[in-house]
Amino acid sequence: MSELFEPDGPYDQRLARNADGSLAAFNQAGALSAADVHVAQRLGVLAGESDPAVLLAVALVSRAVRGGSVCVDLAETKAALSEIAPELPWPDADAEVWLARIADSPLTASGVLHLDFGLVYFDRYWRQEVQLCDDLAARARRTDALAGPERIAEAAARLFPGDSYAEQRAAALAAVGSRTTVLTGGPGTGKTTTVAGLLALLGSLDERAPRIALAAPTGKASARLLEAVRHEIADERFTEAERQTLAELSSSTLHRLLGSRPDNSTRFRHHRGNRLPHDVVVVDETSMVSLTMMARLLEALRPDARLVLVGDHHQLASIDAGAVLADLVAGLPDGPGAPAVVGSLHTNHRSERDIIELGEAIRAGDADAAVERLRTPSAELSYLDQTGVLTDDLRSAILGVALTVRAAAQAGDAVGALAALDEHRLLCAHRDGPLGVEHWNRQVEQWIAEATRGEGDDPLVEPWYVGRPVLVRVNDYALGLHNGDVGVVVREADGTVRVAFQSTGGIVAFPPSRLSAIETMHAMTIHKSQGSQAKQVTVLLPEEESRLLTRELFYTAVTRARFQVNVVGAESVVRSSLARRASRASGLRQRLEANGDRPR
Ligand SMILES: Nc1ncnc2c1ncn2[C@@H]1O[C@H](COP(=O)(O)OP(=O)(O)OP(=O)(O)O)[C@@H](O)[C@H]1O
Repeated sequence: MSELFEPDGPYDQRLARNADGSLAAFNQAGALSAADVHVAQRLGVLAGESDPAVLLAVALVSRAVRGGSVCVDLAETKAALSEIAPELPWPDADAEVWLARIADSPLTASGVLHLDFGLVYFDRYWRQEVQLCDDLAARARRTDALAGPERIAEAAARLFPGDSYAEQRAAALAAVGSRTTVLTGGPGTGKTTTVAGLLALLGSLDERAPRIALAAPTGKASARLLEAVRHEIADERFTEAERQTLAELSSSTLHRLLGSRPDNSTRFRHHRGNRLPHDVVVVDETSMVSLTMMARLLEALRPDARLVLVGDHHQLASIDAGAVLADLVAGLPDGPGAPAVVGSLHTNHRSERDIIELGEAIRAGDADAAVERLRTPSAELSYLDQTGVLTDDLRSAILGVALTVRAAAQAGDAVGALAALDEHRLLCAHRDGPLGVEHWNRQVEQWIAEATRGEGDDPLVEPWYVGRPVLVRVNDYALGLHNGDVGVVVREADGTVRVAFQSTGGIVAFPPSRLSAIETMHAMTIHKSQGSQAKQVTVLLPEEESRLLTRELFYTAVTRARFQVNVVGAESVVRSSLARRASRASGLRQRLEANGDRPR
């Protein structure tokens, strides 16, 4: 996070009135928000710390956390900010001396700040990171083999037969031998297939049927995991008994699995004193799981339960702080004694090669290969070398889906309307501005209004027009809706208008007045699209200067497409995105590499 804001004037609410010294200078340069300054000043007063260098460090930790990091690397932050704001008054001391002053501060003595690996933390994330590593290490010490190696190999050879399953077989065998497994791979590399085979393998080795939980950060992703596992077990390599056991599986969001509490969004009914009953827990789309959620999950698991974390670590990280999956993949050591094993899948098993190859070029940061792939005509890819405009074809595709959703919703067909939404997804980087979701939502509503003039339910007049696709923005525990759930306004047989959502148990529908924190979803941000896929995806890349434009953003957008992806953005924007990484400061990787040895 190295971007600055530009104050609108002396009364900009992002400016702290009572700041002085370097805090004021950083605030006025747009490097610190008013909140960062207030946190530093307040903590300084409470702990009796007045050293400006330490208070600046506190404000920079607060700033880093706002940007999704769990701690701050002061030297790196100084280098990044100095490039865009060379005039900032940094403390005279070099990084080592600055860290030593922080180490000697009463803020550190009282446990408000922590210093590890040269990184500065607030207490909360430091504790979570330490706890996560301790829990992983404790689980690794419990290794009781399920069966003899021959029996395991025999069952694995049946469930993952021949050369084409070699990579998945190896990953499944590693998972059988470990309490915690990270299963990572890009789209179509057979992660779900491996999960289905692994669950059958574990079931066939265990005398009693294991209690299995499938979960994902969003309802949509958890439903997709269940559907994919069910689809996979229809294959003939599964025995009837395995099919029956796995057919009874259900899935839920991670929040629901842990038992969400209405009074607290980061504490759950299941914890160290009330563990989850499951023998095996599989979490899909783990790249979206924040450090806090992962720490809560680890403490809620029975120490002998098996945990399988599935995901693609090249995608954008969680909305909340942390980059746990990427840190686990980068930091877990190989070999005996490692707190968890990593199974990496690389082979693509899908026929949509062009999308996969584009994704690989983006992931590798190979701009020439990505541009060449985009410019090579293909049924799977289309490319418009211009920022912020749509061709007539794309406009027709987007409007066509909106009208199909509307027709189904008017007929009271919630299943059909929700399914039609997955035909095409328009993805933007930002919410605001001419390239943002809000602009494109209004634009699509305008197109619908023009195409359906005189046919009732004008989107420009009716807030709850039939066929309006909506996205839930915050968890609503009373209704069982979660941030990221997708719904559509439908007219029911009795003429009432309700908003229908797909839940794991089927369709649920609520009157509009029961819903809060809802936004229209003709277009969606790439961040919000994580964990979902559509048959066709149109990616509207932002301006080159956008602070969100990164390789991870572009990769995540492109890999949301099942069959076709349309990229809209100047070549210079494509190239810039590949040159920039979304980096988050965290000590998890170093902590895992140290494998339990606490630094100081
Ligand atoms: N070893 C294999 N041989 C042949 N086909 C396979 C193999 N593994 C998986 N497949 C098929 O490839 C397709 C993609 O597999 P799968 O859904 O497991 O991948 P995934 O990594 O979970 O993908 P995504 O996360 O994008 O949904 C499926 O149709 C699956 O049946």
